[in-house]
Amino acid sequence: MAECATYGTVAVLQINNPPLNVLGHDVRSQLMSGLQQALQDKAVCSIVIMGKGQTFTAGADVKEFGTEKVFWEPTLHSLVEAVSASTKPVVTAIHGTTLGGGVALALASHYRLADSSAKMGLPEVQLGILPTCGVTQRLPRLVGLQTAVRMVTSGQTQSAQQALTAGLLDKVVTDDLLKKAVGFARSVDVRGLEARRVSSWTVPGADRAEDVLDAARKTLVRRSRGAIAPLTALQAIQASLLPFETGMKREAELGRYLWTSWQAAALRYAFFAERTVKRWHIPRNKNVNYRTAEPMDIKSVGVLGAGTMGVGITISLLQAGLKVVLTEVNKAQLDKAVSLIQRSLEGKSGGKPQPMQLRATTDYSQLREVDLVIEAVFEDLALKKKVFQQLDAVTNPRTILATNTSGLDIDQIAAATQRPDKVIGTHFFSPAHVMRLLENIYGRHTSVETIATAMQLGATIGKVGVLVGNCPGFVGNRMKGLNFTEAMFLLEEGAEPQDVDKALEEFGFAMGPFRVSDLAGGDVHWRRRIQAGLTTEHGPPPYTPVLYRQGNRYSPLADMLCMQGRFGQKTGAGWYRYKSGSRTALPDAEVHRLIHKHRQDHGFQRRNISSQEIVERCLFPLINEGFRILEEGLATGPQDIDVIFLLGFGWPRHTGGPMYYADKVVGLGNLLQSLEKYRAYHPRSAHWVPSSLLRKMAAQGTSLSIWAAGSRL
Ligand SMILES: CCCCCCCCCCCCCC(=O)CC(=O)SCCNC(=O)CCNC(=O)[C@H](O)C(C)(C)COP(=O)(O)OP(=O)(O)OC[C@H]1O[C@@H](n2cnc3c(N)ncnc32)[C@H](O)[C@@H]1OP(=O)(O)O
Ligand SMILES: NC(=O)C1=CN([C@@H]2O[C@H](COP(=O)(O)OP(=O)(O)OC[C@H]3O[C@@H](n4cnc5c(N)ncnc54)[C@H](O)[C@@H]3O)[C@@H](O)[C@H]2O)C=CC1
Repeated sequence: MAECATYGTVAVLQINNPPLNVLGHDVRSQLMSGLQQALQDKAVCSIVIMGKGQTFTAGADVKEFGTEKVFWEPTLHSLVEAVSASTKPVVTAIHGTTLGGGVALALASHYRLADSSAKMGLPEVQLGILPTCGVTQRLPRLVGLQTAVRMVTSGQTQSAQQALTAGLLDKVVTDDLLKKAVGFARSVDVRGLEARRVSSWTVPGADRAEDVLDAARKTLVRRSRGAIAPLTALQAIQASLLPFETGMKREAELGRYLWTSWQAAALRYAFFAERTVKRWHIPRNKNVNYRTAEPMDIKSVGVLGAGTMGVGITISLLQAGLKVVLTEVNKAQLDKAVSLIQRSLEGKSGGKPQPMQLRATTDYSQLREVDLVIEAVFEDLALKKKVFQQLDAVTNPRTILATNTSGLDIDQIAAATQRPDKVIGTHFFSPAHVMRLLENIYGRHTSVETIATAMQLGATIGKVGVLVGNCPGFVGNRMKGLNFTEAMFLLEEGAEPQDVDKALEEFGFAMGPFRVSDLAGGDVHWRRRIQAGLTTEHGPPPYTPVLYRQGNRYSPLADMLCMQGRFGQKTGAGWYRYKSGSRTALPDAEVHRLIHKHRQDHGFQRRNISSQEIVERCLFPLINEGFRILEEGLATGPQDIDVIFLLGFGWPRHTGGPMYYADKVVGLGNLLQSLEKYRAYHPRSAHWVPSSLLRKMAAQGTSLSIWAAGSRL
């Protein structure tokens, strides 16, 4: 856990708690007793604290956070204060990714040394808590307010060189950290100790503090969108302008406030959910799971279709060092794609991809030897089936064939091949080289090896793979579609597009549904509705009621905009209008007139709709659908759905995701009551009928977390 050794007059305390040396209770106890021994040992003049293995320490043990263990003495706070109060100089020697409590220990030490592998960061606000243990008070004294604000409120890491420049480190060494740290510790002098205590320093540039804090506050109010931790952290940093002891008291008060907040619990859940989804199984056959599967080794990938998604997918693969054969029917499109890919990679790595890593071709036969193909041609089932037949003929029989369809039937696509066991959906999210989600969809015949390979591929390219079953729209799009449907009903009943967007942006989404639609292009979903027979290019299909299609209430408003060529940003007008070259959404009188006329034509009585109703009506049907998905065994557990929404749809992380939000914030009983209430008002929308799983859980007074604990392997 923590090992103590002496090198002449230097005591070395080494954390040894693989893989990440987190500071659980055992480690803290051993570090504390090592420190006390070193202080008592007359032969010891100085002390080094460092870590064994891949990092100094990734900080506090987050698994302790929901338990009493975090308060067991020595707490992290007591340990940090003991280091700060040490009567012998303490040198922290840092390597690898050093986070949270690791930085707190370093700040309390008298000297900070690192090797070039070191990265230092304060991810606490991402867990909804405050960097405590004096971090918010010592850091500004050491690096100034501006850098402290940036580090604490963003959670971003600093490289060793950046930390050295900022003043966070005293020295960066090239190799043999232990030897260099011991040498350094031998050279330091106990007489200078008082002056090395950061707590005795004042914050540099305190005269400009107000400007810095005001600017930071404005940015954070805009960016944090309802998350309370970043702004609370800013208040704690502001307290560093007070005497140290007063600032520490303020830090503790604010720390307590965040520690007990529901957002901290939600963010902690999100942290572990992203890791839990790796441990997948198929709900209807638990024997098919991450333990029973051996992934294939993937070194080369074919990408078919060099459009928006093909380009992003290729960039992700190349960045991970895989060989890519990019295949496209349209030569001009292929050339454009290659130049986009090169520009994107140049921007990141300062160099073009190696010619052998990217081969661009219009010839399918070049796909003969790749290990896996990802198809990203137009969303058209007939085309996809044809393409899979061709791929089946041209590729090696062991090659896995994956489709990036956003919702078509995997089984029908697989049936076009002689190898349905090797067919899987790998659904990337746009922009594919940025978004961290990979929704992997198994079909009826997909083998366990194919599933394991797709999940492994996600990890290789730095994405979080979530395994789901096959149904129209899969998990993400199936649930998300309901949000837009209800948003349009709200327009019919009295809201304006900007009211709906504002309410959901205040809830925490970066963009409301109408702004998202304008960004993505309204024509994409319009084409899907046409294909699904819900509408035609000229209006409702013959003999179809305007407000009722395929057994459900229907709003034609989006179709009406598309029929006018209003596809969103790309046509300068959609739900909003856009000045040439601008992405700023401006309310548009023409849209308001169109909605107003539609209301009059169909007898809607306009009423004021509260933000609360907007949020509930846009989100609750989607959550209800999540319960249906769990009931149908299409997701391994609620974490999988939450991760899909957190990483694929910009669901506000501080609420934990739709299923967590329903379970822990809204409450299942309240959710059920709301669904029943809206169902009474809107009987023609099937999405208000509560799922039987939700009914059952609400009746039993149980929670999704308990249900999930029982269902997970
Ligand atoms: C009522 C009174 C209230 C009083 C209030 C007083 C408050 C009490 C004070 C408590 C102390 C507070 C101080 C504090 O919180 C300071 C901190 O240190 S907070 C923690 C900061 N650290 C992090 O957030 C680290 C998060 N981890 C990561 O970002 C990545 O794991 C990392 C970049 C380090 C490595 O990434 P990678 O190599 O990709 O590995 P994995 O992410 O897959 O992780 C591997 C494995 O390890 C688990 N794990 C990672 N970090 C932690 C951690 N800090 N604690 C516990 N476990 C961790 C991770 O879950 C993986 O395990 P699996 O089993 O696979 O899930
Ligand atoms: N655009 C998005 O936001 C997302 C799209 N998807 C899905 O990804 C797939 C591709 O979508 P986009 O990239 O947006 O489409 P796109 O229209 O930008 O690109 C499709 C490309 O496929 C090429 N193509 C068509 N037939 C081909 C064939 N037989 N062989 C080789 N190339 C062929 C076209 O020339 C075009 O370049 C679709 O299934 C879509 O539903 C999935 C997630 C998000």
